[in-house]
Formats: sequence, structure tokens, C-alpha cells
Amino acid sequence: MSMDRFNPLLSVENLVVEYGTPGSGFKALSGVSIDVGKGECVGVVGESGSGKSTLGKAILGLAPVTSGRIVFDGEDITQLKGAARRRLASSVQVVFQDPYGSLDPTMTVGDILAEPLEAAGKGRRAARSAVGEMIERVRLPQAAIDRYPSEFSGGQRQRIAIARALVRKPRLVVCDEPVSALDLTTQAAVIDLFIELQRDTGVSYLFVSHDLGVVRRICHRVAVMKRGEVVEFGDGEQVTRSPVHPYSARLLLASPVADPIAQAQRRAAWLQLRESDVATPAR
Ligand SMILES: Nc1ncnc2c1ncn2[C@@H]1O[C@H](COP(=O)(O)OP(=O)(O)OP(=O)(O)O)[C@@H](O)[C@H]1O
Repeated sequence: MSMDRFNPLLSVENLVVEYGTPGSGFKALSGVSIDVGKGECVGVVGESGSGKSTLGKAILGLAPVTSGRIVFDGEDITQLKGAARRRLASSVQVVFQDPYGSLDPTMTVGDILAEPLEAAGKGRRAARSAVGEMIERVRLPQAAIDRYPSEFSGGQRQRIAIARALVRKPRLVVCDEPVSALDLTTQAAVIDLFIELQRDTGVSYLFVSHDLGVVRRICHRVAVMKRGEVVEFGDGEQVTRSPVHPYSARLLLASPVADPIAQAQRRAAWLQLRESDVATPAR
């Protein structure tokens, strides 16, 4: 699947999100514009409180948009509610940071994955077959289907969360700090899984992270946010290595990638991963 950044799947235009009373509330986003191409991964970085998660929430219909537009595949979805918003869920999915809190502990992995398919009208047998295929794609054993989330490690749970997001074959996945809770080696493996799934399916990602090293590895383009505004948006390598805006440069200095020990650890994690049977697709 190829990436097409000139044919946007998602366009966010001059978006304003205000918490509290409209007109006099707190502006978490004040005029944000970004776009995500088909099969593209766009990173959103910025310090805590800069509005990264709010941008993801707005796209999912979970933040109060005061003005501006969100256009998905040519359709204005800014204020989509009720049944129309629920229909969009097959196209726009989410993976959250917390692999512990985001999975229902009372359901088996098989039921967690099959539920959205059956709710969308798929028969039980077809749903089970799609679930089996998805479990294989995220490299979990088939036996995982009959087990509960608590029986898995953090990295495995995040694989389950990714499988749940992708089982409906969405076109966009909002990833909100999806590897931040994982140790470095597990991070590397989960990032490679994201990359592989994107290459195989052509899904687009909006990838929210505070970690420039993670974003550099997976994102084609990167937006840097500061106090509710995008201060820089461009090629991932360029923004994470030689940013133009002084704020992005400060963020780079403050990031673990500027720390030689963290960088060496990260490199060691990648090398270890390459030696294992997990493929590292070229970017
Ligand atoms: N429901 C809410 N009500 C009021 N203010 C909110 C709400 N959600 C977020 N905010 C505020 O909006 C701003 C942006 O928050 P947001 O979570 O988008 O930032 P972030 O960049 O994702 O930060 P972090 O990396 O810490 O998650 C913050 O100042 C936050 O306190």
C-alpha cells in the first residue's frame, strides 16, 4: 500500500476547541490546521498541556469544537452526532495509552474483538474468522482468543487494543500516546507492528506522542504544538532533527533522544529486535 499525502483523508481546518463557557472558556486549541494523507502517519508532538490529546478527541467527536472544520474523506464530520457518529466508528478508530484501562476485563479477547463486528451486523462465524485473522496479524497466539486481558503483559495488551482498533478495517486510527506506558524494547516491537499494519492495509495514523524519538521512527510528517497552536508542520526527519521553530528545537533538546544514554538504549533495543523474528520494514 502506498502513502499519498497529497490526497488528504483528514483535513483539520482552523479548529478552535474551548472548554467551559463558549466565548469565555479556556481555548485548548486556537486555530489548528493539519491534514493526514491516505496511508500516512502524521505525528503530533508538544509539551504537556499543548493540546495534542484534545486534537485527537476533537476528531473522535469528544471535544467541544467552537469553530473550524474537520473533514474526513470529503465529509464534514465536525459536529456529527448520534447514529451518524456511530457509523463513522467503522472508519475512525482509536488506540489509547493505557493498555490496562482500555480493555474490558470481564470479556475474553475474542469477545472484545468480535463485539464491534457483530454490532455492525457481521454474523458470528464471519466475526470469529476475522478475529482469528486479526490475532495472527498482531502476532498473538490463537489461544489468546479465549483468555482475559489480565492474563497478558502490557505490550500484549496493547497488541489486543491495536487488534480491536483495526478489526473493523478503519481508514484512520487516532493513536494517543500508544507506546508511552511500555518499556523501550516493547515500544520498539509495538511501533514496528504499527508500521507493518500501515504498510499492509494503507490505514492512516494521527500519532500523538511526547516522545520525538518514537515519532521520528514512525511518522512521515510531524506537527509541533504549543499552547493550542501548531507552530511547525513538516517532514518528520526534518522537524525531529533540525526544526525551524525555536520551540521545536527546545522540545528536541528536552527530549530523551538528545540524551546519549537514552539514545544508546533505544538503538540497542532496535538491534535486539532486528535479531528476533520480528521484521523491521523499511521506512
Ligand atoms: N475536559 C477538559 N476541561 C477543561 N480543560 C481541559 C479538559 N481537557 C483538557 N483540558 C485542558 O486543555 C489543555 C490541553 O490539554 P491536552 O490534554 O489536550 O494536552 P496534551 O498536549 O495532550 O497534554 P498531555 O501530554 O499532558 O496529555 C490543558 O491545559 C488541559 O488542562
